Amino acid sequence: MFPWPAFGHISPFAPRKLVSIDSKIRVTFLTSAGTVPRVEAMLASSAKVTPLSLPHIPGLPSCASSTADLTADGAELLKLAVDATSPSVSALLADRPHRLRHAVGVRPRKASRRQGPLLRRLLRLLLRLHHRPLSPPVVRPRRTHGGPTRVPCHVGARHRASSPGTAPTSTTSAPSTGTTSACSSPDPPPPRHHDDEELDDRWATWLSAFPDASVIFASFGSETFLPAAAATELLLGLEATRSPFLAVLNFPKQAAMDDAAATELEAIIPVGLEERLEGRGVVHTGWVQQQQILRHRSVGCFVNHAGFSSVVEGLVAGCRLVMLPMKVEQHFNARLFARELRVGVEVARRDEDGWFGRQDVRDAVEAAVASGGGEEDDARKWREFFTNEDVQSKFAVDFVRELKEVVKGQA
Ligand SMILES: O=c1ccn([C@@H]2O[C@H](COP(=O)(O)OP(=O)(O)O[C@H]3O[C@H](CO)[C@@H](O)[C@H](O)[C@H]3O)[C@@H](O)[C@H]2O)c(=O)[nH]1
Repeated sequence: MFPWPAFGHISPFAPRKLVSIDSKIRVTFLTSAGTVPRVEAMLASSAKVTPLSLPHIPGLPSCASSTADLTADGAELLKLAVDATSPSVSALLADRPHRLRHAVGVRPRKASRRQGPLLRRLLRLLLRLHHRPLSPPVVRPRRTHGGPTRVPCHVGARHRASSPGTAPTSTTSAPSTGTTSACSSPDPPPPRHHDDEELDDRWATWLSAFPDASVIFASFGSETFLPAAAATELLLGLEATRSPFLAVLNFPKQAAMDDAAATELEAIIPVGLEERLEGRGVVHTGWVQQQQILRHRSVGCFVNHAGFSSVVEGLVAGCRLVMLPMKVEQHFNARLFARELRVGVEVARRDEDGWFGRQDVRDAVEAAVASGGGEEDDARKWREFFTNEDVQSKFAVDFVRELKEVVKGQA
């Protein structure tokens, strides 16, 4: 497995699911050297973590190992560095009997009769949004590591025929491009267990002071940073809802800028806001336990950037979703979940320049909180789909079987 070095991309990988299916499966997880301790902690021994040294790229800070360390421009340089690891990755793969690489792909025909219609609908919508044909049922990975093509799959395998242009020998219906993709599934948060990490006292105490489903939680993932003016409009919009809120706003971390976040936060908080809120709203910078917060009984609405994991986590936790996409496929995700699947509301933006104001944020939150009837039914249906253990384990079992077919085809 070789995900793009952004924690929002790394965290959905599910080696645990795979190794639990077949004890003979060994997962090697490639990641930039600087992320190894955090990745090892996340994977909890389900995979062997292999560090990759990022080659020097002019302009890329030497301490940068993931997008969390960088601005958007820096992340572009990180793509060059990840692409330049190609010789090291080739050397690692040369040691392996079979060449399997991570990619993303979809196999709509693999769904069971019961899950088929739902899954097919989701896949069709995603493919349509990406202007890709449904047949052959394969989405090819992008050449660079600029993030995966947006499909609802976080684990996959690509088989490359041994000589370029040779058709793969896999028994699966591979297209003439020489690429075979297998689909696992999204990796939604597991049901809550009694030994799950507890929410920090600080947030548990603050949240517990409010009635059920009354708090708005706003958070924008691991690598999406709102420009100052947008952050200010967001905060004023949240204030205008008159609901309690916890807003997490982060800033790109750069070498020698560690103290800057607090200063940046001060600059975007409108004058007088904190006094007006009197404790009803909190603005925080830094990592929080998103899943635990979403599951807290007092959190009812989740304003997010339409990062795929965030949307699924919010949906599974039963929160009303308000999406404020900022970049790349977040715009597709927001349209898919808000307009097509009707499980959330996207903040309206001005046509000419994409600007949104405080009233747009307020209106979207109010619309999401007020939604009910058919929209609530749709949300419930998708929640059931994402949390159905039979569906999830079938994805993983099928995925492993397809990997084996690819390997057999190569032998
Ligand atoms: O303070 C935080 C911030 C994030 N998270 C977790 O981090 C993950 C974030 O994932 P996601 O919502 O997918 O956001 P990003 O990390 O920002 O997502 C990147 O990766 C996604 C694909 O996984 C894309 O959809 C986005 O465009 C891209 O920015 C989720 O599991 C969150 O629970 C926390 O636990 N605490």
